[in-house]
Formats: sequence, C-alpha cells, structure tokens
Amino acid sequence: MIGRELITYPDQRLFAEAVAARTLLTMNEVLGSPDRERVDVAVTGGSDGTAILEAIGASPLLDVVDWRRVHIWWGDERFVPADSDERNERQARDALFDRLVAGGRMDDAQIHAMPADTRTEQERAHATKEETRDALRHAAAVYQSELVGELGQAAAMDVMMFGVGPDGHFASLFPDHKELLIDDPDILVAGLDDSPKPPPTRLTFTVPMITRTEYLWICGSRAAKADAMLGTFTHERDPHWPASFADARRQLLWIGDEASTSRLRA
Ligand SMILES: O=C1O[C@H](COP(=O)(O)O)[C@@H](O)[C@H](O)[C@H]1O
Repeated sequence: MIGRELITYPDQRLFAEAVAARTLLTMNEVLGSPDRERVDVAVTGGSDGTAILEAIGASPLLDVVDWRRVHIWWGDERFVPADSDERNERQARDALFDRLVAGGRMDDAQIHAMPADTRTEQERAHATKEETRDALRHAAAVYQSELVGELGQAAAMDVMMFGVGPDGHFASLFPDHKELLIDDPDILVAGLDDSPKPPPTRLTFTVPMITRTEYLWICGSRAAKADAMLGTFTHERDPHWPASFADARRQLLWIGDEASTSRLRA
C-alpha cells in the first residue's frame, strides 16, 4: 500500500473549494504530460461529492483545464431510472456538468454515466430477486465494456474522488458486504441489491478498479463523518471500514475539515 496523508481545512466551504482547486490543478498537470491526450476522472455522489462539483464550477481555476480533453466517470451509482433525482449522475449534472456542456466546454459524449435501470415501474415491482440481479449484472458488464472500450484492458482512472459515508463506505462498497472483497483484477464494476443505504440496488467500482488509480482522495467533511474518517484512515483493508481498502499508484489522501478530522487530530 502507498503511504496515506491527511489534510484538514477549517470548514466545509474551504474543504470543498480546496478539493475543487486540487482536482483542477491535478487534471491540468496530467494533461501537461507528454503524449497525453486525455484525463479520466471518476466523481462521487452524496453531500461532499456534490459540494465539490459545485465548487469546481465556481472556482477561478475552472479554465486552467482544457475540458475538451476531460472524460468523466462515476465510482458508483444508484441503479434507478435515468430520470430519478436519486441518480448520482443527475446530481452531478445539476451541480456542474450540464453547465459545462451547455457552455460548449465539453461534449456530452465525454460524460460516461453508469447505466440506469431501464425497466418499467411495473417490471421492477414484479421482478424476482434473480431478475433484478440479472439486470444489475448486465448493467455492470455494460459499464465495464465502456471502460475497456475507451481505455483498454488495463482501464484505470487518473483521478478518483470519493465521499465517505458515516459508516465508512466509499463508492457503493458497504461494511462487511461481499462486493468489497472482490479481488479479481478483471472485475471492474459490480452490482448489489442489498445496499443498507437506500436505494438498495446500486453499481460500484470494485477495489481492483479503484486501487489502480493514480490519484485517489477520500473526502469527508462535518462532524457526522468524524468516526468514519478515523476508522478508515487508521485501518488497512478492514471490512468494517470499507474506505480503508483505498489505495493508489501515486497519491492517496484523506481530506476533511476540522469537524470531520477532530478524532484523528486528538
Ligand atoms: O450513497 C452514497 O453515499 C456516499 C456518501 O454520501 P454522503 O451524502 O454521506 O456524503 C457517496 O459518496 C456515494 O457516491 C453515494 O452513492
């Protein structure tokens, strides 16, 4: 495992602005490497993920990045219909990407959302457990094919940012759930139908996909995340603390505010 570092900002606003600036500068640095055509970034949902995307949109550094060379992916998604407000994609588009596309900075084809549940309400309501699992397996395979089609067999992100839940989950990898233990390097995306946080059906990057990232940041602000920041930062590959499985090739950071990192600094 690569060494981990903890960074603390005074409050949630400065935390979001700082992660936004770090993301933009890192994307620009990656794009500056010789022979580099594109940068691939996986974003996250939830309160911190959305605050960071809003801060990217408001950042004075927004245009240091050549957005025509940026590809956006998701580390996890709620497997619900495409128009559901629960979609991480919907929240991220509202917070940032719709504006970048409408303003001509990016093309919609650069935004790689995870598949939505295309079944009708009736089909979903009457589906057996096995039918729902089949739908999830199919959706996971579709996203994996898109990753491999775009980035090759060794598909990897340059930058991944994750929120951390109060229970220590990251992506849709939950405490003591079997998807967390997938270690087959050929399985990049998995589905689950028993998420303890609603909705129960979700898609998620697996640990092998996550840990081949260059820059990886676990982001959690506010007091509600204090236990999770402590538990995930101070354990390694502990199934009770999913984000403790985080690893990266170049940089691995836990980023919080004073309230969320209070127990780590005590
Ligand atoms: O359900 C999810 O939760 C986590 C954390 O969300 P938060 O609101 O507690 O910050 C999020 O990172 C993940 O993408 C999302 O699907």
